[in-house]
Amino acid sequence: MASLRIGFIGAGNMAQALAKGFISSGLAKPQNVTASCPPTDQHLLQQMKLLGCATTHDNREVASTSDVVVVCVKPTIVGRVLQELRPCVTPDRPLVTSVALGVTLSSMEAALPPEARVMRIMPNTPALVQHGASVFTRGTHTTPEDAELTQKMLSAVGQCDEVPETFLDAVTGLSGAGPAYMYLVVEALADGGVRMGLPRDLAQRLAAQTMMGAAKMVLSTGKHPGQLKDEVCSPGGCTIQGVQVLEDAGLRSALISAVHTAAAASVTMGRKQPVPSPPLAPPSPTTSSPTPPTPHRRAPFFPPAARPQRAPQPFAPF
Ligand SMILES: NC(=O)C1=CN([C@@H]2O[C@H](COP(=O)(O)OP(=O)(O)OC[C@H]3O[C@@H](n4cnc5c(N)ncnc54)[C@H](O)[C@@H]3O)[C@@H](O)[C@H]2O)C=CC1
Ligand SMILES: O=C(O)[C@@H]1CCC=N1
Repeated sequence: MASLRIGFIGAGNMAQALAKGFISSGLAKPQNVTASCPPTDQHLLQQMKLLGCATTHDNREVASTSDVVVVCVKPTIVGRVLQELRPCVTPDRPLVTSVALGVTLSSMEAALPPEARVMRIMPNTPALVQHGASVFTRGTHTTPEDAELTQKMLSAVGQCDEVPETFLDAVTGLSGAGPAYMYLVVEALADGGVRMGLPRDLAQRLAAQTMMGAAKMVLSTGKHPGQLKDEVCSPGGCTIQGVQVLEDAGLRSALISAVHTAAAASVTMGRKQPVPSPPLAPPSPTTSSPTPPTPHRRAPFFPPAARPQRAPQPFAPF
């Protein structure tokens, strides 16, 4: 497995988290990892170089030298990047995976040659410390070996589940975005400790370890979180008073709404594909009147037949 050649298109936060996680878990050797991004983001490639990875500004070079490509660019440019990779992708190799929120398998497959092997992944940044939470969905032409490989790669950096594609937006709103919600909680708990006179460093470590310990209790004991909460709330004690404050503030409802809103955003953001500019329409030969130039009209990036079949807004707006 360490001989696996992994290529990252994009070298930002998610690419770096996965690259560091893959290397530190032993899944990949640094010299077998390549990353590309535009020259304007050279500083990101420097980070990849520090890991020992090869770097380039040529996305096609990444595709040509990798067994698995991980597309780690913003959803709006995935289509353009896949068009660029198209000449380097065959049914044999590479396996093309994308972590982009909301970008469907059907749109990826439509941008690549027929029978290209495609996977859609939703990881999260704690993959960097091998505590990621990832899911993946296989495309039409993937093999059982591709699914096994994807499972192995993502399991090397945390937990991984294969899910139907219809789950992907919800997963994005929950575990894709979730670390940010948890950092808010850790920061605020630490603020509470500081408010009560604790040194910042101690307060932050107590808050983070408490979050990690509580998460491990849920995963290891298999108990319902409500039961675990009850075990902390001594009758008439202080915890239930703190819990009441959080209930009054609507903590649960706020978290449910956060997942809902982020999942809905994943649907809309991922389906918005930018479009290449077609050439301006030639002037009509029948007229010489000084009419204004034809507006610069944009054509859909994907052919209509390749558009996702699903309604773009399965989530009720607030
Ligand atoms: N940041 C996160 O926690 C997560 C991000 N994702 C997904 O990962 C993708 C990337 O997100 P981030 O890493 O946060 O963004 P980022 O802004 O940190 O990185 C984007 C990268 O794309 C590169 N890029 C831009 N145009 C390019 C091109 N034409 N060719 C090659 N590279 C190009 C940029 O130079 C940069 O390295 C997004 O689609 C996002 O939905 C998914 C799960 C979690
Ligand atoms: O905020 C974002 O768009 C990305 C996707 C999930 C986490 N970060």
